[in-house]
Amino acid sequence: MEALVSLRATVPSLTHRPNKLSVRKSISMDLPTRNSVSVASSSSSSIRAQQIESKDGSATVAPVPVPEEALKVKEWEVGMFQNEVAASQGIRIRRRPPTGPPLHYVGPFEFRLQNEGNTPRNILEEIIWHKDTEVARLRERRPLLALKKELENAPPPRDFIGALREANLRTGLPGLIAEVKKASPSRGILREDFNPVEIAQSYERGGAACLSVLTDEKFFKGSFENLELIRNAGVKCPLLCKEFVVDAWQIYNARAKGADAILLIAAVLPDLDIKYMTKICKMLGLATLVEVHNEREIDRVIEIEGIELIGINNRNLETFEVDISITKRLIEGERGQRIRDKGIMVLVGESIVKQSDPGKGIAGLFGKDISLSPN
Ligand SMILES: O=C(O)c1ccccc1NCC(=O)[C@H](O)[C@H](O)COP(=O)(O)O
Repeated sequence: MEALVSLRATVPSLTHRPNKLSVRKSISMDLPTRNSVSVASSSSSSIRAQQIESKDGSATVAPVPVPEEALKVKEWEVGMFQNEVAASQGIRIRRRPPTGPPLHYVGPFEFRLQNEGNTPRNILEEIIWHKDTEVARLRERRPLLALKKELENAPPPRDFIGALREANLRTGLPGLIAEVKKASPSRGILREDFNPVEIAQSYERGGAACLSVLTDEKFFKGSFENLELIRNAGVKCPLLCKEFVVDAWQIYNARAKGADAILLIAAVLPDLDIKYMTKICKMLGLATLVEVHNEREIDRVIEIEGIELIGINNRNLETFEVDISITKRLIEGERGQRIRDKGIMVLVGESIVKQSDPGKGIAGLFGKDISLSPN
């Protein structure tokens, strides 16, 4: 049992953090009948090693079955611990509870009752819960080992941070990350005639340093296919994979598809996950953009070793409210100095992607033409 705990506890991002309320409930109501979520093997018991001493005194290791129920309880304990760690860091976004809403039967009908513990509280939480299930499904189809093999054929990573710096030196303006985004939960469809490659090429002509490509299908109508199409079309701007990362598997996947950088959201990921994922990114040659929204998140992220890029999102992802004074507030003073030292860049989506010529939208944004060959 100890071995299982340490395995899950030392690989935090690969596990979920079940919600306290619903898990408490499921321990009393559901545990005895539910299938195990992810720790246990498909059989009704799992295996752990037991040391057996033979007559001649030599020791051998033999497998002994661990009851599935014990594994569920262990998973619950680890989940509780991870929830508490996240909450202690001010993270309000909960992870999807391992069990769905409890089942109730009335005559021949089956009901799942919704309650605070098993219903997402806001859109970001809904996206994250959806990702938890989506990634679990994708991982089953393409396990990490297979994905690692695919990396051998991936196009080489390009210097995302270098491209931002170069653009800044060339224009004297913050490097621009222009977003290739068809839709968003707050705004709905942004562009009906959405051609990701044409938009990317237009941004490149307009002087964008890098591009951010939405890959989430359900909420943003994006895809990894878009990312691959843009990369394979020969667009030189390095590409940020704009995803909702909950699991290190997604980082390998993004790299396999040709991404040069990936987004990590401080409102979702505890410090240890950010640190661990940043290390994986470095190993794979990806840059990490860590997105923050308030002082608490900035203070956490600044202290994490190896963070090179911090993005300030002026949109509250729980309420959708946009308030540009957030950036102003966060880059002021001593705290702001530490961010300014890392260089300033801007990530813009809606206002330029909606223009008939998105590349020309960049000139409008900066009030001057910053394309590589201005006329
Ligand atoms: O934009 C949303 O509705 C949204 C909802 C929930 C999570 C994330 C969301 N947006 C992602 C972004 O943060 C934006 O794509 C990015 O900041 C660019 O914003 P904009 O320039 O306003 O398009």
